[in-house]
Amino acid sequence: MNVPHDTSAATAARLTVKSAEDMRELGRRLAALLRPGDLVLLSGELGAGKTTMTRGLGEGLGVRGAVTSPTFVIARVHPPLGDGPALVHVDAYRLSGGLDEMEDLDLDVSLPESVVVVEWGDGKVEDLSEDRLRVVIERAVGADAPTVVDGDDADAADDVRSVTVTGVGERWTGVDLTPLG
Ligand SMILES: Nc1ncnc2c1ncn2[C@@H]1O[C@H](COP(=O)(O)OP(=O)(O)OP(=O)(O)O)[C@@H](O)[C@H]1O
Ligand SMILES: [Mg+2]
Repeated sequence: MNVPHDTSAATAARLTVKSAEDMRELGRRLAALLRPGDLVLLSGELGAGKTTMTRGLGEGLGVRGAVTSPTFVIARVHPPLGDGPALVHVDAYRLSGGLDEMEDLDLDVSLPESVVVVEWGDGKVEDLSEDRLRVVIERAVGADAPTVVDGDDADAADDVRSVTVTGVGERWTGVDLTPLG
């Protein structure tokens, strides 16, 4: 990518992800780009694959505990197994009050020393950090979807996701996102 003039320009990558396992692998690759204090916002409809990606991210970071949908808790802290950052996995679906409520959670962890991943965070937790990585997961439909030939391919087409990763803020300026592809 060559965008030398506008240093505030967001860096973006658009990827096609063909299976849940590939989504997990994308999460692992994403982990390699992350450092303490980073905020990742995941958006996409129910069942898009946000938690699946976070699972891979947890594997890539090397944190304790299985990443699951935080259904009964708003946030779950996964401590690091080694020297890396903790993973704080937030499900903001039921978080209505935005940032204040997030701070009220009183997580027993230092956010600047953690990687924070928020599902459904759009419009709620951007203020946590001016710098953020925005990941949008969409089911591939129309022109993006593979042509369906028979039953098996119909299932395969259902599994295809289109993922757009956008780095916002100074932290991500000039960061090469091509290792994700
Ligand atoms: N390409 C794909 N990427 C991710 N998940 C896929 C893909 N293809 C199929 N799946 C399946 O879709 C489901 C995604 O569920 P997941 O819990 O990750 O979604 P989510 O976006 O977190 O949903 P929710 O909004 O309920 O939190 C899983 O059952 C997964 O196996
Ligand atoms: Mg989820």
